[in-house]
Amino acid sequence: MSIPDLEALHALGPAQQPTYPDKGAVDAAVARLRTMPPLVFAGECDDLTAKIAAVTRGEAFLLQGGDCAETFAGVTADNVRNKLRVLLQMAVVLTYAASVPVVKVGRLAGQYAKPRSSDFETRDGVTLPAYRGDAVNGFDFTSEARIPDPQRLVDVYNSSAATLNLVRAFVTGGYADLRQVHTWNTDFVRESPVGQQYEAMANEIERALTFMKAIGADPDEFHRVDFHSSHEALVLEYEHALTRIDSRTDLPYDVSGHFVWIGERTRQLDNAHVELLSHIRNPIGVKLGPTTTPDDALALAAKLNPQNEPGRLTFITRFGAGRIRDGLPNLVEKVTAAGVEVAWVCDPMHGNTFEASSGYKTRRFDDVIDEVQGFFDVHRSLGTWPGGIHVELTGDDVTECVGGGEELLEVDLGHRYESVCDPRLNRVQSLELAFLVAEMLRKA
Ligand SMILES: O=C[C@H](O)[C@H](O)COP(=O)(O)O
Ligand SMILES: C=C(OP(=O)(O)O)C(=O)O
Ligand SMILES: [Mn+2]
Repeated sequence: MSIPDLEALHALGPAQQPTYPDKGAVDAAVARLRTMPPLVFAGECDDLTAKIAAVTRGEAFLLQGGDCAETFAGVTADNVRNKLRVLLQMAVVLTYAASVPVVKVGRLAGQYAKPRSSDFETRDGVTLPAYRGDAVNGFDFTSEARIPDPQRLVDVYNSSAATLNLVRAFVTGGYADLRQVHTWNTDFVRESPVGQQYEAMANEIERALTFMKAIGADPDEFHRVDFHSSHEALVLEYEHALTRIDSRTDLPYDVSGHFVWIGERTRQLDNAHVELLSHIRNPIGVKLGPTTTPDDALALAAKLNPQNEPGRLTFITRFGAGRIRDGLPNLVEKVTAAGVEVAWVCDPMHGNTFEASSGYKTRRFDDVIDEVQGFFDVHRSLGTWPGGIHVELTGDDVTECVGGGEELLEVDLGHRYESVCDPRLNRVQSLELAFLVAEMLRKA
């Protein structure tokens, strides 16, 4: 299998691409990226495919989470550690409380490019190009900052490399050791009811580990975890420059991340994103919104996974709490009836965004839970496996989504709203979600 030309992809008229003012600068950035070493190895991508195949078979659960949009300024040790920590805590809750293996995938080390509903943003009568993520332009509301700069693609590479380096050190160097289950529950979260619920569970895990050690299990078994990176494959220059032929298999892999997905706004069947991802061998996802027909989903599966290999393709549904119970059954039923091998994952964020009266984009914690519950209900009624959740979250104590045990209100949003795109669950809300999903999984 070959890699399609970048020019040929652009000729398809891809949606949501930056309009760069300087073609020479784009060529220089792409040429630089083509010389850079891979961020991930093809064999690691294959390992993740095998894990997602277990999700497809109903034997494992996918936890995929992280920022809506990473930022270059956010590449700090604290920020990366906090995100990893909340994901590890969520994974341990899901694994222990539901007795199911959890496949851990971060929305990190590459999640820098954003599709937007509008090409422009207006503030106080001034209209400028929309912010499209640090991969493309700057968040500052000035005309200079909003000009797309291809040098940023090289910065994406470097920031992703730094993030991944730290994540790899954390997950192999002892931080993710299951015996650290208490240590992850530090500071403010310990004081919250969900922190105490976690603490009680951590005590049980500790006892179980002591028991296993006593009967001769090797403690090094608990030392490291598998953790994978993922992002939306959006800017074609970047993803194309990092698509390489694997020397083992002679097949193309996008080595910018282990798992890449196609967004709701770029999943047109005959367009560039589907074309490029149809050629790579990574495990991939496609976001499916409420307008997706069964024929759309079947055509995407035929194009993206013609051999119908389990683990290759994940459908990430994002219908909204109000639409999932009516909309999802027909899709799952027809795709299942056609014998398509796919992991079904629920993104309970993107169908539930609204603007608060203060102007902040937000989501209600209850809507998030309601959509996940609807997802479980639909799959239970059809006898299919609710394979995972895909969430926007952060390890910090932000105030971006309303509700949850802390009962955050719309008036609280301004207190600590740090997302440069969509509102994320904070650490307490993320842990609460994990306990509620564990309960749903137990019943499933
Ligand atoms: O993260 C997803 C999209 O980029 C985001 O939801 C679009 O937001 P917008 O409607 O503010 O452009
Ligand atoms: C852009 C995103 O989602 P969607 O494509 O589902 O709107 C996202 O995951 O941030
Ligand atoms: Mn988002």
